[in-house]
Amino acid sequence: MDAKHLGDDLTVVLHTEEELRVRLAELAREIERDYPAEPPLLVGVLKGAVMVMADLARELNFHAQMDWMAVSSYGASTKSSGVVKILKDLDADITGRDVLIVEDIIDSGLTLAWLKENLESRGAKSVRICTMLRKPEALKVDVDVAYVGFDIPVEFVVGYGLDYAENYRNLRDVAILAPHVYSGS
Ligand SMILES: O=P(O)(O)OC[C@H]1O[C@H](OP(=O)(O)OP(=O)(O)O)[C@H](O)[C@@H]1O
Ligand SMILES: Nc1nc2[nH]cnc2c(=O)[nH]1
Repeated sequence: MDAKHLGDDLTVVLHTEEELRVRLAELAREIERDYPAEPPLLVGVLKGAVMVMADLARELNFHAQMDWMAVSSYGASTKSSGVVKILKDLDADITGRDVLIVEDIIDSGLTLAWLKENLESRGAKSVRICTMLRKPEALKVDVDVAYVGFDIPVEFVVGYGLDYAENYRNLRDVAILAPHVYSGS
């Protein structure tokens, strides 16, 4: 779906499909360089990371095994509750493995700080994070992020996997959601 189909639901397109594609290819080259011996297990965080995972995994020139977790701290709100719940756990045993968490966005950092620590505590050899978007001015905790697509302003964004109340995930670009869509929630 293109932004033009969404009428006045969006205010600004922050990153187009093409910009996302080009940046993801750059990140893939960095990741290939950083794992010369053994490819990491890619761990996608449902549901937002589906698009990043699909594009990154296909861009990488090595065997990319994928696994998925679902954690939630937002529910149907635009604010993090700060409480992270595992809704679906990994299928793989990650003991002794290099793990690369693949995410769509880091906002407060609460989800990823918690997840990184959780995966490290399972005995992974290493745990790194790759995120398409990050809001540096919204961070409430320090999160060490190895690969960042774009830093963005503190606005609620949708598209490229990011939703509001489960809508807009299939928008090709990343755009700022007009406040009238969520005001009152
Ligand atoms: O840095 P934080 O403030 O913790 O926010 C980041 C988290 O929020 C989003 O997930 P969400 O809970 O919206 O679930 P979803 O991926 O299913 O949309 C995103 O995918 C991250 O997991
Ligand atoms: N859709 C969406 N989900 C988020 N989760 C954390 N920040 C955001 C955001 O800006 N947009």
